[in-house]
Amino acid sequence: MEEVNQPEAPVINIQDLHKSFGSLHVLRGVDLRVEKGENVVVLGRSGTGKSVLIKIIAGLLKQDRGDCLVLGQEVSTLNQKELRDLRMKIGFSFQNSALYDSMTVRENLEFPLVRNVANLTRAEINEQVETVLDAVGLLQTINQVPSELSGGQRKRIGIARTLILQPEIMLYDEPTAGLDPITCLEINELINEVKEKYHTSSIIITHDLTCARATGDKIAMLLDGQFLKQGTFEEVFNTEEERIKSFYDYNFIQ
Ligand SMILES: Nc1ncnc2c1ncn2[C@@H]1O[C@H](COP(=O)(O)OP(=O)(O)OP(=O)(O)O)[C@@H](O)[C@H]1O
Repeated sequence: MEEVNQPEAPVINIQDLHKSFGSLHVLRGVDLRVEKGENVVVLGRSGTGKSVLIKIIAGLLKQDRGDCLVLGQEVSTLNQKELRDLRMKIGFSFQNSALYDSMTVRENLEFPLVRNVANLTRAEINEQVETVLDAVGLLQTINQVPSELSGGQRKRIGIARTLILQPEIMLYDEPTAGLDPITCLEINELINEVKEKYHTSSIIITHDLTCARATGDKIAMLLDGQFLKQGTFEEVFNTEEERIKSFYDYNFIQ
């Protein structure tokens, strides 16, 4: 029989998504596809609904209308157990990496493993902690506590802590916020390395156009509750659309 190459289903497939809070219509028909192994950057001004979108993807909020399929499942219809299982496949990298200050880097990384994966031996835990720390280039910090690390290092450890559960999807919320320009470039590189090494599909929320250009296979520009334009960085910004031009002009790019 002739073999037919089926196109792979998108990892995230959002169609005509709407969400209001009272009279505030935040998401007004959002469409977004994230393909396997793709980094999608969501750009948009403050308050445009980027976090609301991420929360719907993670099942923390429910849409009023439209579809939000993650790994083939409509998130809004999942029960608590199904949601927990789905969230195990999603790594969240939030703005404040929220490491435990009283724990060493090793203990911070062991924590999600011990809590979520049953019957690991001490040797397996050590191996997984060391592998993921090596992947973010910080094996030497294993016995340090977060207060001894720089902001960029803490961000990397936060990403390592997420990677240790081997997520299929990574959600990065403002990964370069509050970091100096050189450290931002290092975090951009790390996001790309994570994609290569862990074969993750990612959504990266940012205002940082340097980050968007460096990490985004696809850029989606959220304006007035909809994605005004999606495409490569050049496709999105090579435009006469005033709202996109002014976003570009007001955001510093290196
Ligand atoms: N649970 C909620 N209840 C009521 N309003 C909400 C809720 N969550 C978000 N909003 C409103 O929705 C709008 C979009 O918020 P959101 O946090 O998604 O913005 P954002 O694009 O992530 O902004 P920023 O870049 O500043 O983080 C805001 O006006 C916010 O006040």
